[in-house]
Amino acid sequence: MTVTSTQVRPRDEKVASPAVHIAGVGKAFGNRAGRVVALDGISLTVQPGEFVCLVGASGCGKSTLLSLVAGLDKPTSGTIDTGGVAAALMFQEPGLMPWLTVSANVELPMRLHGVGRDERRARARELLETVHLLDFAGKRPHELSGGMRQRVALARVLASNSPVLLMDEPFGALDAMTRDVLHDEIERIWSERNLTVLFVTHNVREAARLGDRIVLLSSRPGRVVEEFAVDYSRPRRIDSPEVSQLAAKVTDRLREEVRRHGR
Ligand SMILES: Nc1ncnc2c1ncn2[C@@H]1O[C@H](COP(=O)(O)OP(=O)(O)OP(=O)(O)O)[C@@H](O)[C@H]1O
Repeated sequence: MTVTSTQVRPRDEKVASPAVHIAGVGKAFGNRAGRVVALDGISLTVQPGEFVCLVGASGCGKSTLLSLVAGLDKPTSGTIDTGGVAAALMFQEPGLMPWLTVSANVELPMRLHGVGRDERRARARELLETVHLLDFAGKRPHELSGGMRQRVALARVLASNSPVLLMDEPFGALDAMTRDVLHDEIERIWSERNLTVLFVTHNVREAARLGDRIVLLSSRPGRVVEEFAVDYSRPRRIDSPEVSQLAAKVTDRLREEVRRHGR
């Protein structure tokens, strides 16, 4: 892969151990009377510093997989190894506390972990600067746009300092232009902070714009049906011919999968 941006570090460094190793993972909900098999035999390795996008039909188990990697739930079978690292999780809804200022929202996880006030404040300032919201530190969430609220949520998730970021359709509720700007932002932050990202999206173009690799899951129960290497250079544009071509290829494969399962 050729890297043309000076902002983005080379992605071809060889690394020893994976950041996330998912081996033969299955997940079923309910009991015998009403059992839903959400995932079946998922194996996936994400290398440190890799940006992997997960796409698949609605209900195929993408969110379930992220919650298992985050340790919020346990797999029914198989193993998930994050090398002892607690992965940070970000959702489509920013989930900010409306009564707290932007800065206090970012400080919240640090407060819960007993970080002292001065350190919290300093760290929140640095993180708000990272997401270009320092001037809004004293505002309340309702005074911000949807895109700004998601930036606050991003700053808050970065406050955990985890090198592994799990993102569940983080930009799904935003308009196309705001999403486009946030694609640049997340790419910059990922690169600067050397993060490993597992990113769930319904938007195949978004996956082709952001990912080093796209992993396509089958309809329920979710299984890995195909992986697509994204081998064109960064920075990228969502409307570039390369992104469009790969998105079309992934969409065709996804359609085939949905048609085969009738959902
Ligand atoms: N706690 C639960 N109890 C029972 N069934 C569940 C539970 N969580 C998820 N499921 C079921 O597991 C399947 C996978 O759900 P999941 O939310 O992971 O899919 P998804 O791919 O993220 O969906 P979407 O793309 O629509 O967000 C669905 O059929 C869902 O109804």
